Amino acid sequence: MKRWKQIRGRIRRPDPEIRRKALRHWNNLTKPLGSLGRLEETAIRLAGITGEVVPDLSRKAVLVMCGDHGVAEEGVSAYPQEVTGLMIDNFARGGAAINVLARRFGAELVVVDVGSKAKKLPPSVIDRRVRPGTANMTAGPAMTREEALQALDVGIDRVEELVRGGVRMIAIGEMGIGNTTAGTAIAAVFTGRPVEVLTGRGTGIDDRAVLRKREAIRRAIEVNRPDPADPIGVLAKVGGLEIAGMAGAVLGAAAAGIPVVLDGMISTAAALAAARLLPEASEYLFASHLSAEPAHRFMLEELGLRPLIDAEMRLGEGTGAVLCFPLIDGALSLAREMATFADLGLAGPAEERAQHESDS
Ligand SMILES: Cc1cc2ncn([C@H]3O[C@H](COP(=O)(O)O)[C@@H](O)[C@H]3O)c2cc1C
Ligand SMILES: O=C(O)c1cccnc1
Repeated sequence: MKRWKQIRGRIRRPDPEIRRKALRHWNNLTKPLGSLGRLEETAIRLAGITGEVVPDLSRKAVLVMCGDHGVAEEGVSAYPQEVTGLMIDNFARGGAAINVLARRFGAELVVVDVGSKAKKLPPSVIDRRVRPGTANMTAGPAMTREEALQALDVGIDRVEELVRGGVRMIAIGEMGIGNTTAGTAIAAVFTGRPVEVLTGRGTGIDDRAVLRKREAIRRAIEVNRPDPADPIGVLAKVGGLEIAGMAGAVLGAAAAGIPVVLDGMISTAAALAAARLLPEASEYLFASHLSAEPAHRFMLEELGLRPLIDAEMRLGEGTGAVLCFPLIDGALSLAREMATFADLGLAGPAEERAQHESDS
């Protein structure tokens, strides 16, 4: 049986009773009701997922999936395709943005090559190359269905391994020149929004390149006719190897019962494909930041997610996700360490309301 189908029956629903307990706990802390905004919502959702009112999520990892894109030959990126391989070396040397943030915020960094064209990989990078880059999706499918399934398995395997090693929360990120074109095509298929509205500047392309990029996305959709009801078909036709790998990571995390923090537009495209495949997985998703890529907000809306920050970032690699780790840690520390109204000898809002309800 296909790995993702085996996962289907294993995804637990978050525990509504623990969520209620967590909400009651937050309402009793010494602050105005709801005043910590989305930090409260995040912590309460994490309680439901982990089954603990205040979980310990100190063991974290960021999974960076890499792959090359045949569509890069359409002139849709501001950088040449070789940059994917150069950045893989950079990850191994510790000099990329994600290395810095992972070190700073205590996340284990795992780099997996799902299909770059790099000639030689550094030993610290996990080699799970399904094929050396996708085919140009404007002329036919980016990859076969079988290859998309293999890439999905790469993500599932990797998360299983991390969870076995004690990791309790993951972030997902990517590296692959041309992948904002693939991500935007996925967004167009799943949201039904026009390509003009969704297409952004990726690494920083000029107006003429934006026109080429829109045209490439339109052609890819016209030639391949991806069916939104068939998410694996969508990943194969207009996706990417690292995107399918991230979709697999989402499924693996949901199966293992651990939260997944999304990064920007590309990782959210992967998560949307995963959620269309197994809707139960969406309960495990957390948005970190709002990317400058226009397609991002529409996909977050589809997933019913609201990001913690809007810093106009457009980098990828998992940087926005890891940047939100300290916010999540902060929320959990508040839940763990703040005094309650009862500690001060006062009836808190929760008690007052309970009192009110029993009076009426
Ligand atoms: C040096 C460099 C480092 C990066 N790190 C992430 N990206 C990001 O940019 C790429 C997507 O943009 P586009 O679709 O325009 O090619 C992806 O590799 C993404 O992770 C990078 C891009 C570059 C150039
Ligand atoms: O939002 C993203 O994921 C993104 C945007 C630009 C470049 N790379 C990634």
